[in-house]
Amino acid sequence: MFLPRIISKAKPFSRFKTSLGLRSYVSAVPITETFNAKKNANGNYTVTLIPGDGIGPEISESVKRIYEAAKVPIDWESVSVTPILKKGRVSIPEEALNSVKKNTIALKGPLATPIGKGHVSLNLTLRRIFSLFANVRPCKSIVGFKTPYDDVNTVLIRENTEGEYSGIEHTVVDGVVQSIKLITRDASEQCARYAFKYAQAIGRNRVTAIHKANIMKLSDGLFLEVAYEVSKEFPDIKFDDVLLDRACLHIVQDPALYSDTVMVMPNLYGDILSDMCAGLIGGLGLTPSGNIGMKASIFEAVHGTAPDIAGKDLANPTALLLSSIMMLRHMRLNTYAEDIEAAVLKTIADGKHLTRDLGGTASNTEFTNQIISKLTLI
Ligand SMILES: NC(=O)C1=CN([C@@H]2O[C@H](COP(=O)(O)OP(=O)(O)OC[C@H]3O[C@@H](n4cnc5c(N)ncnc54)[C@H](O)[C@@H]3O)[C@@H](O)[C@H]2O)C=CC1
Ligand SMILES: O=C(O)CCC(=O)C(=O)O
Repeated sequence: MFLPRIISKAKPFSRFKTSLGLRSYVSAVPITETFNAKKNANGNYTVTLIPGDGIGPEISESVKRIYEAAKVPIDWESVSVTPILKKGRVSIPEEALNSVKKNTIALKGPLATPIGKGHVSLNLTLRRIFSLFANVRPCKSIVGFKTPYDDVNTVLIRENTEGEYSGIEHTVVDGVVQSIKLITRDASEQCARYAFKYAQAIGRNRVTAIHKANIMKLSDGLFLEVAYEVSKEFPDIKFDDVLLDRACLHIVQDPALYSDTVMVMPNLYGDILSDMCAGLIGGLGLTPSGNIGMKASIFEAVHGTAPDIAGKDLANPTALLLSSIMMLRHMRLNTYAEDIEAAVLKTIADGKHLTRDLGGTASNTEFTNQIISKLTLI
């Protein structure tokens, strides 16, 4: 049961064609029970915007400008998550939490976490507070943007509330620390079931669990066992499993091997593997994600606060913009999603106004202006 399976030949991914004739880049799809937002009195949706730290405010501003130009029926409710002390613990301001609770949809810039000291990650705190059980991370080569790989089309779903990121750590004795990887049947089951539903919704007929159950026999073993159980509910979808190290090797050797499946895995593996996939298509400036829950969903780029370029107008807003496009599809605002997606993909394919991470010299503002100039709904 734990042995890696032979990987079937990749099939092209063609189900989502936009009205503009381009293949949809981010195939975020609504899974009915996870979308709860209601329209406001203006007939728009109110969406919580967490601009975040570092490059967060700059890229959030780009998204806002593009949305205004595309006339997306969204009213932003901008909130700060500057950490506060609550009962002696660092936490997220009530106003921000109430906004996400009320609106049920949020777009979030990156939040900084001190390394090796200081407060807990507020990114993880948000995922836990709102039980955002699945983190969907698609990664697809952009037509016209040359990298050593031109056929990456991975979809990775990461368990998002526990695993290695449970935050249960302590010092046993001086010089010995313990960090607990918590895996529960409930969280594994919810994540696995979502992965199967997601595969169905995007027209892939394979789900692959990525794990290290040869070593972590109990924790990854439970994750894998539950995934196998859930797979029985989806007889039309093939299920296989691959060891994480083998999957990394396969993906860098031939990413097409994983273009017909939806990968599902414990938290840490998804964090690392999604950065690796991002590297294959041009970097972290390009990869989006959606944190999905039953009562709220929060969309955010895969990348962090990029302190090395913050405040310099150099950030690439594409990852956050594509995350927002996943959000639009989740909200069934597909026409707007298609228009904005086509504009950003064309801007990148044109290659004339690329940001520095993509090898160009354009600022975030110039890149954003180009996207706006390519919108068709204006
Ligand atoms: N979900 C979140 O909010 C995340 C937050 N973080 C936090 O961000 C902080 C910085 O983390 P790092 O390890 O430096 O990772 P990072 O993702 O912020 O940066 C890694 C490299 O990618 C570049 N980069 C990232 N996004 C870019 C963009 N949009 N345009 C152009 N270049 C971009 C950066 O300039 C840097 O060279 C840490 O405090 C970390 O904990 C990290 C990952 C996710
Ligand atoms: O919370 C953080 O600062 C980093 C989190 C992260 O890399 C992730 O889980 O996406």
